[in-house]
Amino acid sequence: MSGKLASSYAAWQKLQEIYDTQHSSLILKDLFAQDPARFSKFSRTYTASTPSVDASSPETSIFLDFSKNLITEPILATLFDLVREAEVEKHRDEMFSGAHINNSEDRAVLHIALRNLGESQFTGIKEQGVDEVPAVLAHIKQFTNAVRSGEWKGYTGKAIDTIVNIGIGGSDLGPVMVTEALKPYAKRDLKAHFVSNIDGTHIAEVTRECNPETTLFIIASKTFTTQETITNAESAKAWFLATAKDTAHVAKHFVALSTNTKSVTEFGISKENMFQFWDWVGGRYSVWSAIGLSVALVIGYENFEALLKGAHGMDRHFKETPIEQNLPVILAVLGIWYNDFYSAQTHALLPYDQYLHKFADYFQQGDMESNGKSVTKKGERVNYQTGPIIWGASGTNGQHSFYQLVHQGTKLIPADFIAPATTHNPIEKSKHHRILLSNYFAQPEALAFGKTEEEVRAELGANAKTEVVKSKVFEGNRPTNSILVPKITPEVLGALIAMYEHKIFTQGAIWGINSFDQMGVELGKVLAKKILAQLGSEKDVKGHDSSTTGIIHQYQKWRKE
Ligand SMILES: O=P(O)(O)OC[C@H]1O[C@H](O)[C@H](O)[C@@H](O)[C@@H]1O
Repeated sequence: MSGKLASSYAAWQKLQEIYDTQHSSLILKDLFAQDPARFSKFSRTYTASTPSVDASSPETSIFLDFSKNLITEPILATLFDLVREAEVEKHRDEMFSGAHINNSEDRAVLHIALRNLGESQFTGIKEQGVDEVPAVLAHIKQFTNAVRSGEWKGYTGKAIDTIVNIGIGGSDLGPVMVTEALKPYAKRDLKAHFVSNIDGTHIAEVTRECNPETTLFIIASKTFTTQETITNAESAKAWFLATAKDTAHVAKHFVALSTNTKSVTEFGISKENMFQFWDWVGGRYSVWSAIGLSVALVIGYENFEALLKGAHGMDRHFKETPIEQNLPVILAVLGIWYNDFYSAQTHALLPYDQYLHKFADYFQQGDMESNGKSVTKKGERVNYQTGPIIWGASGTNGQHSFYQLVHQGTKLIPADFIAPATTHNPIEKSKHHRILLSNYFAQPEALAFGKTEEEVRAELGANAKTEVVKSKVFEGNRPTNSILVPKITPEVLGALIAMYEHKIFTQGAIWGINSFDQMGVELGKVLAKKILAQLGSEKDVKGHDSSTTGIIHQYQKWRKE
């Protein structure tokens, strides 16, 4: 455990000095003009050695162009010095070796072991459960094939045509994002729903579209104690039994994904219908585990395995590639440059691919729950910024909504533009895709180089009013990364997700924080339990501030039940 303050590193202090003395002269327009080789200096390609299962696009590659960042070679070199000084490679190797790097919970962090299919690389890991991974994958494969082929029957002998994943946080966002992203590989006659919110509206609306005879409920909860998930699961069971009557039929329609065998069996799901995982899989890193069952059901086991293999390729890249060539490390240090020296508060993820429309939502949890911490691993309050606010939407929708602020607002918003070269839907001879990609190329260009007052005047003519001219000026110099992949295949998606996971890891290691616990979600949960017990009558509402008491009283006046 290091847990050192990042600000104590010499490289950090040097970066501060560089920022203070140089930032006003770091102008992208000039940097590009001064160096014709800038693009080749500041771009990298990752390519996996094994071909994709999708024969139409066998290459698993990620191209990263980071030349439109406010950096020079010496700045990048100093950022890499910071990586060395913070001993990121040592921390990374500790993670891969199964050390308990999640120190507050005394746990290993081994989601990387879930995607290391059959290779010997991590066999030294002694952590309990790692050797059980192949058996769980075999269970997923056998179950997935049985349901998709129609061999698995519901209680009236009909095949399953609808699955409902009930889970929240990591037990929802990963399955939702990945099934959406890989929809082209989906079995279209198997409908998939995802219920997460405790709001009864969510389960009510979904069950309205389901037939109890042909619906399979997947109760996804690492702990199997999460209030939302257990309440929704109980309501789903009640809905099912209202028609099926006999509790013996539950076995055909409910399975569980969990680490908690005792609570699963108490709920009424037998051990054979439980898919195990382990406490060394963090919720936001669990789509690779049994939590991915809904993904495997939708896209088939072969494609699920391809997703895992794609992620494993990126794990090896992260583990084996020198930091100067290491994509997750490069993304991490660029993020730190803006977050900690330019005082950028947010980071936008902007996929130009409709299938990736949940990508930013997914990494809101992935990044913000991992690095939204303000004490180091040693318990010391940090004196710098840690995890950024992650947000975003798919292009081009965002352009017609929030890009105004990104282009001309007062805030610096570093952004990643992500796109596939080839679409799954080349309708109208790929006309749509060419238009989409022209926007993907144009936006970073506009953000970087802007439009000067002279250019606007030349366009509008000498009589243009000053205020109109000023309103049309784009200052530019807004940094972006452009990430291009051949196509969103299962392997490419696996590699993309793992790339961001390791970016988050690298940043957490530099900031000296524990990226693998989530204590910040607990307080609200505890207070909600206390309040739930007081909602019955006005006189029970005790022990709160006047605002909380007042709003509860107002609710009690208005409610009709
Ligand atoms: O899978 P579960 O145990 O039900 O947990 C679901 C989610 O809830 C928690 O509050 C955590 O913040 C998340 O990291 C987790 O993914």
